[in-house]
Amino acid sequence: MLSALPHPLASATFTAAAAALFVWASMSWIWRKKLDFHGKHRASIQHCYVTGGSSGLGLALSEYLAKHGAHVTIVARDTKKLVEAQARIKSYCLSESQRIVAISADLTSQATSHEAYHDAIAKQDGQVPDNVFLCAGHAKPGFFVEADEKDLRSGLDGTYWVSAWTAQIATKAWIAAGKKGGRIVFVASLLALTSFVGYAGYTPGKHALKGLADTLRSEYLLYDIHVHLYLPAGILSPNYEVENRTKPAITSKIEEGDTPMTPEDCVKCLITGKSPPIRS
Ligand SMILES: NC(=O)C1=CN([C@@H]2O[C@H](COP(=O)(O)OP(=O)(O)OC[C@H]3O[C@@H](n4cnc5c(N)ncnc54)[C@H](OP(=O)(O)O)[C@@H]3O)[C@@H](O)[C@H]2O)C=CC1
Ligand SMILES: CCCCCCCCCCCCCCCC(=O)[C@@H](N)CO
Repeated sequence: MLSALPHPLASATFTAAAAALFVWASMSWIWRKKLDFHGKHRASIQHCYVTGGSSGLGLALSEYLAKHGAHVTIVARDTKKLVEAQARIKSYCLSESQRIVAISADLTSQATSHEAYHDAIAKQDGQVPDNVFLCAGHAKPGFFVEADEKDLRSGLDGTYWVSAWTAQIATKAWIAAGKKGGRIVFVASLLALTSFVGYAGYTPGKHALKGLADTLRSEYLLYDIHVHLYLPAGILSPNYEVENRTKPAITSKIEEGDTPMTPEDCVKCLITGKSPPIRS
């Protein structure tokens, strides 16, 4: 009657498939969880740390947070853009008591990310961030065979390390402060799930970000830290205009299937966890 027994491989495969389905189902629910800014999570008492807050998605998000009464810190490299963004974000504040801080830093290294984060805490009257939004990112589409070492290294730095260091530093600060309930929102891209011609310098780092977010979803149960991952398609940001100038024609052709969204509409999706309506 040996043949009636389940084949060990079939059984292992079934268990693995069931486990994978369970993990996938729970994750897709988790990723879609609304970022609650009410009740005990009232934005008005929160410090939101937004990397890439001087432009595009990060700027629109910072404006949204200011409108909801949060203290906001934005971090990016270009000081001129930071100053302009800071003024815009301030114009959306509900009250004079809201602190809008701008910090110039290149977040691709651990040391500069650490300095920026702790500078933010000092400038926000010692208030450790409650939410960390990792919007900073960089894309320079092109063909893999034509990319030089600098392009590929800055591709990975500008998509993976630009967020990974801050995630680690924020976590250490929460643990040191004994703070629970902190939130990290990684901004990846649809290209964290798939890819196509033209994105060899960009996609590997976005896939890595998804891998990190999935890992931290599990690891951070230890600390009661919430991890979210946002996967937008095209965003009508300043960078979108810039990358389109050098985008291979074949890449643009494939992207004709996508209707890019305004940064403001993307913020609604990021906050509510809802996908945009399907447009034909
Ligand atoms: N636009 C799109 O179509 C899509 C974008 N995304 C992702 O969404 C996020 C926002 O993109 P988008 O709004 O288009 O981008 P923008 O180029 O408009 O803004 C990017 C922001 O990140 C900052 N930044 C970039 N590199 C660094 C760095 N090394 N250190 C610190 N700050 C940095 C920029 O400022 P500065 O240059 O002064 O440092 C700027 O504030 C990115 O992660 C991007 O990959 C995902 C899907 C589609
Ligand atoms: C073999 C698989 C083919 C899949 C085709 C899908 C249809 C095209 C949708 C493309 C949308 C753009 C994604 C975000 C781009 C991005 O993250 C950068 N532009 C960042 O700046």
